[in-house]
Amino acid sequence: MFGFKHPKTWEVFEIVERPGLIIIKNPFTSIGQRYWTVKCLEEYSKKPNKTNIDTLNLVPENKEWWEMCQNNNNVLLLKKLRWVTLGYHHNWDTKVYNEQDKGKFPKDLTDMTVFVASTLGYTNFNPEAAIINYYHMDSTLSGHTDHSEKDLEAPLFSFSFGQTAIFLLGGKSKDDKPTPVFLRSGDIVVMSKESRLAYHGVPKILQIDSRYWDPIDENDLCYIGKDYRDVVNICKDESLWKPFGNYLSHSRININVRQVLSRGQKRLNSENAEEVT
Ligand SMILES: O=C(O)CCC(=O)C(=O)O
Ligand SMILES: [Fe+2]
Repeated sequence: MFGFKHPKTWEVFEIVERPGLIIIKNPFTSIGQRYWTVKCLEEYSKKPNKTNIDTLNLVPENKEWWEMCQNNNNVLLLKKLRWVTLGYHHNWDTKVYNEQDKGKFPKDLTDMTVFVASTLGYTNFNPEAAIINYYHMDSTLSGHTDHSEKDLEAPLFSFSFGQTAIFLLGGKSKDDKPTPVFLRSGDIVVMSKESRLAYHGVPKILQIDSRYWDPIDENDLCYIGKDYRDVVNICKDESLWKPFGNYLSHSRININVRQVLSRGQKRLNSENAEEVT
């Protein structure tokens, strides 16, 4: 699969005191890390995907956020983007998904998540919603549970790039003492079983010296499928990659992928998000 080291070499851990919390230590190649970074910054941030800056009127109708930041070296605008939603849009107020509030789910992100899921034995996982979180060095994410999805048996997959996060995962109650885990660039978290509905959050981002997305290994550039080529051409050209690398050196990107519908379910009922099978 494009962007990954061979699954035989993956280091997969389950945290003993938090059953169902699975960590895969950076299974990505450098080019893979660069690819997802470019996609999150340049492409997934585009209209009609939803972002937190949509209502701020900072980006004119005929412009895009990343392009505007690059053209004027606009650091203030760069720091404004905090999240993008894809597929079934996460409703931050009601926390209820709605059949009428849904965009296209990117094929490459589907293929990548399905590959990771099936490698771990989850052969029926369907990516249907994603939140991309953009963190700066002073950003935090407060403790919460992700319980809006219909199929809570399906795990949640979370991919991290850039600076390191301290990730806390507790239990079903806010009173349970959470377990801290470092999430470094390329690490994948799978929240399954008892940990699927556990409280979790990100209290701190840590500055790191390592650049996990460097250097590019020429061997990883053979046999790139045509869907990936355009973005890979950006990733392998150091001058085109530079603004993306600069972003990663003082930010963290997290892609949080969920299955919304139960197995066999085709869509949500529009009024109350009750299931229609
Ligand atoms: O940034 C992270 O690692 C976690 C993000 C998260 O929990 C969420 O988007 O629901
Ligand atoms: Fe979450």
